[in-house]
Amino acid sequence: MTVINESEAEERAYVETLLGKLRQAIEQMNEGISSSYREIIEAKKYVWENIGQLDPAERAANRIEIGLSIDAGEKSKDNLRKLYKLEQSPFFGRIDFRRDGESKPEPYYIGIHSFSEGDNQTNLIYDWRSPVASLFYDFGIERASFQAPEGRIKGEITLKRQYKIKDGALDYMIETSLNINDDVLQKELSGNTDEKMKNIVATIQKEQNAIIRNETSKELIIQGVAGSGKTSVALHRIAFLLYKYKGSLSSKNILILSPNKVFSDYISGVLPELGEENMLETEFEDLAAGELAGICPFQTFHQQVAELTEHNDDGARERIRFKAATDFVKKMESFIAYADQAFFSPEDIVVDPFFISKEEVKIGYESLDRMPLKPRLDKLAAQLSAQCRNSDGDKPDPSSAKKIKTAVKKMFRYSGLLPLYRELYNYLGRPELFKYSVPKTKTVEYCDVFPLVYLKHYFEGLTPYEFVKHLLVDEMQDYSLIQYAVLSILFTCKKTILGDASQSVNPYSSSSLPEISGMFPGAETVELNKSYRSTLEITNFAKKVKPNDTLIPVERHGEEPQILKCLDASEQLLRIGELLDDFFASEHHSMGILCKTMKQAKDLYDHLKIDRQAVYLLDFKSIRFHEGVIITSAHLAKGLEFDRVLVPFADDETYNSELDQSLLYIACTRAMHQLKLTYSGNPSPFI
Ligand SMILES: Nc1ncnc2c1ncn2[C@@H]1O[C@H](COP(=O)(O)OP(=O)(O)OP(=O)(O)O)[C@@H](O)[C@H]1O
Repeated sequence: MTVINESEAEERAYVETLLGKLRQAIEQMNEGISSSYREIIEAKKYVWENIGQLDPAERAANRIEIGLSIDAGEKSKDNLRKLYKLEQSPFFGRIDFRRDGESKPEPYYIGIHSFSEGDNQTNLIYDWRSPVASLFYDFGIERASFQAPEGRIKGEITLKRQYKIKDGALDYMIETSLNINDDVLQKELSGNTDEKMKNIVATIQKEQNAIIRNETSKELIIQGVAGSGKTSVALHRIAFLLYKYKGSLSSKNILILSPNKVFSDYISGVLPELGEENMLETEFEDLAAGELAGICPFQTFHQQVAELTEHNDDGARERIRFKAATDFVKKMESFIAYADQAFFSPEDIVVDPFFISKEEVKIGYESLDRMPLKPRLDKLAAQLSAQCRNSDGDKPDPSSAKKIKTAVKKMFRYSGLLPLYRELYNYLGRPELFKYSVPKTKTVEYCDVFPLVYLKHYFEGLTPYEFVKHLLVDEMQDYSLIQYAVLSILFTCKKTILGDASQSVNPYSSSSLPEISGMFPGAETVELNKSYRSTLEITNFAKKVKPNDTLIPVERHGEEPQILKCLDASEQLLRIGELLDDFFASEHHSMGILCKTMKQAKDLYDHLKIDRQAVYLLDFKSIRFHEGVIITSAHLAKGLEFDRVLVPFADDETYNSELDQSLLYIACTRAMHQLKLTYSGNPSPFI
């Protein structure tokens, strides 16, 4: 390529030239799509009209051909969408790179997708995920190198530019010697929220790029402070892996374990924006629901959190803590080893005329110790039947084999998972720690759900999700170690696990970074300490709510957070109403009114004199994220962000415990540009 484009005017002209080429490509592709659809219709018509004359082989061949044409059409439509996207903004970066041994640098324009022209497919725009594009994220004007399929390419970057092109017009251009110029990042960060999470391709930071392009870790654990881009980076990483392993990895092989449906909806725009399909998504407890179906209904995580935040139940806290403790997985393993011996009592089997000694039973049982118990007993019975003979040398008939099977099964003291699970607490000398009140609720507590699933792995076996080739776990701090133990059994694939120890909604069963790493020997751990979401003033305020020395705020200024004291509850309602009016009159797009509990959020929604069309109550049943005003709990707001955040009821009765401190911190760190808190009575000790 011989583009030079020294001046801004030349760059503007180059944008125009590129747009012309893009439009031409769009036109050609549209024509191609229309004509191939015409052909498909013709082919279908032909089959329909001649159905009687075509033999089965011809019909099958026609069907296959039509199917292939439809697939090709869909692919072209995908490419067309990418071209339309490029027409809006063809590129956002440029680097001129002189390879060692060459005399002149070559310019590379970087965009959200690649674009090439001519028969020899000259690359005019490079996809941000292409090997050469990593130069843009990793280096300034300096010696540089990148990993190409043919090996590491070394050289020198001689020019680096960043651009903002909106609706096909060059808005600004910045020449920089740095990695990603701060001015461009500042401009991006000071904008208002979109309805959903947006891509950050133009301003990915060097440390983020290292995570996105990491291909070596089997498990990559990302601990990142609030607003450090963990979720964004994880999604870009998926887009990168889909690009890199196009033939062998598709979005259907990727599963995200997300905290709730609203969060899934909130992040659902990023991958399509990057030209990829959305991945599969589920919640942790959906995994348990599949495994415990028909065994027992259970309390949900949200119900557990609601109970913890609304009632002061020391017993519940103790049960949760005990089952989330670091040594609990070990305790379960020791119980399983004990149960395997203590609850199996080998006996002589007499099914006339057959006899099997208890020694034979014991040897057979021990030799099958790699299998889950139930299939193991079935196999043991089948083996014993196959081996035994009567005095005539005959094998047992089906009826005798069935009796042998029944005899073997009875040798294990428990036939159901729940009674065996109850035994765990007798074994540990803490029977009071299993609360299962049949027939009152018939529901097990959430803290028992994953210990039960783990025990089921021993008792009946679990079925691994083999189609999943990459698992993404968000909000890692909210999962206990026993959940990770279950995860390791269900998913043997590569994993990206991310979260923030300071943002636990349930400190009694949260896990720290060292604990999680301990569950995955060989995992690589990275930390992101720079926070991009909030202004410096908001971040400093949040750091006072919950001190966090590792958090480095990005230098972006805004108004100081305000704590508004109200005389009583009714004045507080009035104040909140005024703040809402102020929001509606502003240029901001989103406002979160974040309460400690869902009950408070619901009551506030009911009592506020507001236009219900303009304000949404987000609860645990919600499946959509909405632009505008959202009233919800801190728990549900996790992972989301708003231009403005209002935290009502910031008094000492509402926020006083360790859990409350976490929730208040989460609520405050959702704010990008403005944060206000209201209270009546005494302020919370955390503000
Ligand atoms: N390199 C970047 N360029 C521009 N914006 C960025 C960058 N990194 C992060 N951001 C922005 O910072 C905000 C926070 O990102 P994200 O939600 O991914 O962070 P997080 O670490 O998952 O946050 P939290 O844990 O608080 O929910 C988003 O608005 C995101 O677009």
